[in-house]
Amino acid sequence: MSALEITARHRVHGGELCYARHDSAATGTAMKLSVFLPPGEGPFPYVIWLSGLTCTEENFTAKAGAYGVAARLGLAIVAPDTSPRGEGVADDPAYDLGQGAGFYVDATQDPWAPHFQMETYVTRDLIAAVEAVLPLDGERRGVFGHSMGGHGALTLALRHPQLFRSVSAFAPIGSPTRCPWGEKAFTAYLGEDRGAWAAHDACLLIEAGVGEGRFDGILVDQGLADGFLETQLKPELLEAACRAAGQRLTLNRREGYDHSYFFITSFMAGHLDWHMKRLGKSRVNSRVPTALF
Ligand SMILES: N[C@@H](CCC(=O)N[C@@H](CSC=O)C(=O)NCC(=O)O)C(=O)O
Repeated sequence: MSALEITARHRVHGGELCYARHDSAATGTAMKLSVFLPPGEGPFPYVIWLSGLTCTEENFTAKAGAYGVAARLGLAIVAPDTSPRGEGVADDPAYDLGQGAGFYVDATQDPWAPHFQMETYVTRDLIAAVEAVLPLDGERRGVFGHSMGGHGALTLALRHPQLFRSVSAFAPIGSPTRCPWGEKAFTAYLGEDRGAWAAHDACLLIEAGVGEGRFDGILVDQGLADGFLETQLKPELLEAACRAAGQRLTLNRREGYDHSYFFITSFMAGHLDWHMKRLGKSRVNSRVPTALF
């Protein structure tokens, strides 16, 4: 694994947005990511954002509109790419498999297994790389994401509760074993045996009591005009699993909102606030001029 190399820096809302790359031992490839650091000295509490299908590390930076609020809260945000990429890395012509669609699992099947190790990448290599060189507080780390990345946030938080103190999701694939996107990806990455899938399904993990009592609630926002709502996302399954297991869930159904980043940016402030409340005392950053908001 190589040290993080900052490839570009941009001043934004008084803080700094960095684009970066590093070599990951898990994926065996170079991986790209973005990091927002709020103004001040750090070490900062931070959240890892996991993007959805077709995304790179840039969708969040360009469309989420998160940095003004994050600067004010003193919260850093790390947003990695959604898969390994490049020549020699397996791919598929469909948008929902292969490069851009890593699903945050460690593939066991060929041709994916050599590079598609996104669970280990996020939970080991990404965290180690950013915390080695940036002023990020490893004791105050949360995770959130969108759609495929919402599935990633929920399952990685449930499977690695020692790593994450807070978790939230926008329009997550709550039960990938029961929707076409998940069934296709899990068949390819994990094989035909559905027994191996359950450990990567947030609903089934919650029903099995995994992560019980470890999180001060889960926050989910879901648009009701989302074209994927009934076929892929099925928040009612997550709601039922949480109810059955006694897991606290705040599920906000948002009338008229679709699956896009217009929906995400509309409710981003609430999610950042949710994380900040759980990651440490919200220190309103007086060095950020309020005129910026
Ligand atoms: N291209 C596909 C759908 C792709 C899509 O909607 N991707 C979403 C995430 S979906 C679940 O993981 C996304 O975030 N796209 C990037 C963006 O910037 O909007 C189709 O059109 O059907």
